[in-house]
Amino acid sequence: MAPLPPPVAAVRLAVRRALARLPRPAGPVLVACSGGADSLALAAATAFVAPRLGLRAGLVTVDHGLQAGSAERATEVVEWAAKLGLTPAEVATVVVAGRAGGPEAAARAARYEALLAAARRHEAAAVLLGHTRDDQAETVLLALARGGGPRGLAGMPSLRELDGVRLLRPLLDVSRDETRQACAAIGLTPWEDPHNADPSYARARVRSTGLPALVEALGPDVVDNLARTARLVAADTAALDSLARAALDAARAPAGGLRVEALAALLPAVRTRVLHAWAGELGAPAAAFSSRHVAALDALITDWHGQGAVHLPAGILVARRDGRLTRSP
Ligand SMILES: Nc1ncnc2c1ncn2[C@@H]1O[C@H](COP(=O)(O)OP(=O)(O)OP(=O)(O)O)[C@@H](O)[C@H]1O
Repeated sequence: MAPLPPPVAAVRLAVRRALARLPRPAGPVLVACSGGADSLALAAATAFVAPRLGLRAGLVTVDHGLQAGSAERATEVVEWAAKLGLTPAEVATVVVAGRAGGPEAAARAARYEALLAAARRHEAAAVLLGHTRDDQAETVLLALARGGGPRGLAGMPSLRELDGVRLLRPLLDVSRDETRQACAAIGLTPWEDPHNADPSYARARVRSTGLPALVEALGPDVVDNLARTARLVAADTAALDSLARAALDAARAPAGGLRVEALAALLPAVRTRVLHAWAGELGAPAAAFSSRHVAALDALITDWHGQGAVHLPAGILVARRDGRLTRSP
C-alpha cells in the first residue's frame, strides 16, 4: 500500500482530534464546504475519519447566488460529497440582497443562518468549518491593526456554540499549504473564491500583501507565531471572563443594579468585562457598545463627582444612585 501523503495525514489527524472531543451519543457532523481547498480537504478527511469514530458525517454547501456559475459549483460539491458517502449532502440556497451591512457581512450572515438551520434540521452534533492556521494569523493581524483588544487577538475559537449549535474549526493548526497539498494528493481540484483575491476586501489585502510582507521582513515563523498568540490570549481571556462572570453575580444588589463598592474593588480588567456583560444584559448590542461607553460607566464608579446618567446604545441610560449603578427609566 502506498504511504499516506503527509498533508493528508495531517488533515485527518486534526479532524480526528476535533471529533474525538464530541460528547456521545452524537448526531451527524456537518462539514460546511465552499468547494475551496480548505473545506474540501476538511470534507474528505471527515468522510474518512468520522465513520471510524462511530459518527455519521454530512456536508452543506451554501449557494450565495452572487456569482455566475455558483449553482453549478454547489451541485458539483454535493455530487462529489454523496459519492464520498457524506449524508446528508445538500445545497442551501440563500438570498443575500436586502440584508444589513456590506456585501461580505451580508453573505456571511446569510451563510451562518443557513448552516445553523441545516444543523438544527439534522440534529447535528457540530458544524465543521475549514479555517486554517493562515486564516487565524490573518484574523489576529487584522484585530491588532484595528485595535480589537484581547477579544480580537484571541482570534477564532476551535470550539464555540452559536445559538445552540456547536461550531468546530478542526484545521486551526493546519496550514493553507497543507490543505492545498492534501487536495492535490487525492486528486481534488478546489474552487478558487474570487473574493479571496479581491483587493477591495481588507482580509484579501492582508492575505496577498500584508502577511507576506511580514513573513519577508521577520521570517516564516510569523504565521505560526500569530496563531500561537491567539491561543495564548484566548486562554487568558477565558480566565478573565470567568472571573468577571463570578464578579458580576457577586456585585448584584438585592434592590436591582450593581453595587458600586463591589465594582470599585475589582481589578480594572475584570471590572470592564463586568460592565460589558451587564450592558449586554440590559440590552445594549455588543457591536455598538464601545470603549467610550465602558469608560463612561467606569467613571461612575472610579471618578464619581455627581455626573449625570450615561447613555448606552439602544437608548439605555445608566445612573449611579444610592451606591448602585441602575438603569434609569
Ligand atoms: N459557500 C459556503 N458554503 C459552505 N461553507 C462555507 C461557504 N463559504 C465558507 N464556508 C465555510 O467557512 C469557512 C471559512 O470560509 P471563508 O474564510 O471564506 O469565510 P469567512 O467569511 O472568513 O468565514 P468566517 O466568517 O466564519 O470567518 C470555510 O472553510 C467553510 O467551512
